[in-house]
Amino acid sequence: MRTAHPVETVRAAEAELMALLPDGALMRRAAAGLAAACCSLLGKGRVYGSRVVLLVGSGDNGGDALYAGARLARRGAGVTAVLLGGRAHGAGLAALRAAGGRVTEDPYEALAAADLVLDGITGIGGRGGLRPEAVPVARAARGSDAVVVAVDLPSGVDADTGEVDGEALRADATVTFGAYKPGLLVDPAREYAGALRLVDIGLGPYLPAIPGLEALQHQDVARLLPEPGAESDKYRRGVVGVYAGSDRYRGAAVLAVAGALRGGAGAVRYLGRVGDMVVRAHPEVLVHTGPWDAAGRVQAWVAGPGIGEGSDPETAMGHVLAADVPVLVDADGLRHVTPGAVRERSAPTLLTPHAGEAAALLGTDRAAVEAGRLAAVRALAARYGATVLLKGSTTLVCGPGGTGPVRVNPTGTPWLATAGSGDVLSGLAGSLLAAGLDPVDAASCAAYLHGLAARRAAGAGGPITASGVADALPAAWRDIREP
Ligand SMILES: NC(=O)C1=CN([C@@H]2O[C@H](COP(=O)(O)OP(=O)(O)OC[C@H]3O[C@@H](n4cnc5c(N)ncnc54)[C@H](O)[C@@H]3O)[C@@H](O)[C@H]2O)[C@@H](O)CC1
Ligand SMILES: [K+]
Repeated sequence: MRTAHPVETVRAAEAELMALLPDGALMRRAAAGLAAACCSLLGKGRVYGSRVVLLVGSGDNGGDALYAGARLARRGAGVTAVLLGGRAHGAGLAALRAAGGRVTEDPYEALAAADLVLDGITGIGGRGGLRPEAVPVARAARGSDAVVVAVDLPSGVDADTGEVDGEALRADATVTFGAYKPGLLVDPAREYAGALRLVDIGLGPYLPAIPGLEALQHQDVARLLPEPGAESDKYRRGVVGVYAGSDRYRGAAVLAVAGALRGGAGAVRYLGRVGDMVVRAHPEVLVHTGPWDAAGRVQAWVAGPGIGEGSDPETAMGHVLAADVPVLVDADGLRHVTPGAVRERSAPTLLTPHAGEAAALLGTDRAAVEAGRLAAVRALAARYGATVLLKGSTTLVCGPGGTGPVRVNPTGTPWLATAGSGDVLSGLAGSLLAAGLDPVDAASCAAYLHGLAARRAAGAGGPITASGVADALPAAWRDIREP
């Protein structure tokens, strides 16, 4: 599991550790790791003679850049510092000068010839976007041919929320110290960070067991996915009920069922208006056409994709929400849930909105949700007392209440922004719920598998369809099981 901790927690851990170490030891550890990462980015044998530019702000983030610059200068790099704050870390500047580095008044000349730029303008102490005087220099760095390496965080992004309020410096790689910060894993800031590297400065024992953010990795998902045993039959493996589709949106039902069939439940029961079409596409589905109370037992419901509006869907959603089993509500179904109705349920509820649907549930606009995804997923989970999966470029999952760690999905791909892919995801997550996973695990494993399947379907990169994603799910599942 990859974890991230908020700034306050990182600072507290640093303070505990720093009290046990000689002055400056932590910064030297950070700078050593940073310089080593720069050497590997420049390539073997290419440090000597390379041209490195340091963008140095007024705090310790600039200090890290200066000390790392000193190390690179000692290995034969030509290192030039651009001082952007009113002051610079004194000991770091002295170390750079002693190693043969220099300070320039002409950042543009230095940047035009740079092979590598170290962005040490702001780290966890930064507030808001880049200040106006730093903006043209940051743009020149980005516009140069140099590799841009962010020190701890890309300057201008919010470490805790992933928000970018104004301009930030987009990096090719970010070398972060002690712990990942939430903003490095959540969009929009994540996009500015490039490839991530974590330098261990010994903070581990001083960080709390429960992080602010966590990202599953292959082995975590492999451990959580259901595995049929010798004694399993379809009922023990779980039956998932799917209520989806309408005369207008028939494909949503087919796609949600396609996801559900590949999620590990033993059987899929379909209720809705387009049973004929569903059974033609998926003959293995149990289609129910009678009244709701005769639908038979299910271990979880997926409700909402393509059901449309009106009194029929409203009544049906009432039946679903009254069931004493976990319920996943997606898409049109989300129009029929109220915080009160969800909170009254006896079994868990999982809501899976995209940003637009989340905005409608929160009474805000889509742009506000996109800009503050972490805050939005927590607010929804708190308001509804439900687990919430917020779809998007980085899909987030938050458990009921909104206070626990948020799971961030690391496997997404922009190709997934295609019609119907959300229906496949909801079927898949519902199937995992029916198989017995708790809602946070079901949602985050589904997002993980779905992202992997999309990457597989896209191959070297190319348009994919929602059906293609569903078809690639068994292979993604195997990739996780047999890495
Ligand atoms: N605390 C520690 O033990 C360690 C800290 N380290 C480094 O120290 C950093 C934190 O240092 P600081 O707390 O000094 O904070 P930063 O260096 O991140 O930034 C604070 C400084 O930047 C200025 N500033 C704030 N917002 C700005 C903006 N938008 N544009 C321009 N300037 C802005 C502030 O006036 C302040 O002088 C970490 O990110 C990391 O790089 C590492 O050396 C590891 C050890
Ligand atoms: K930085």
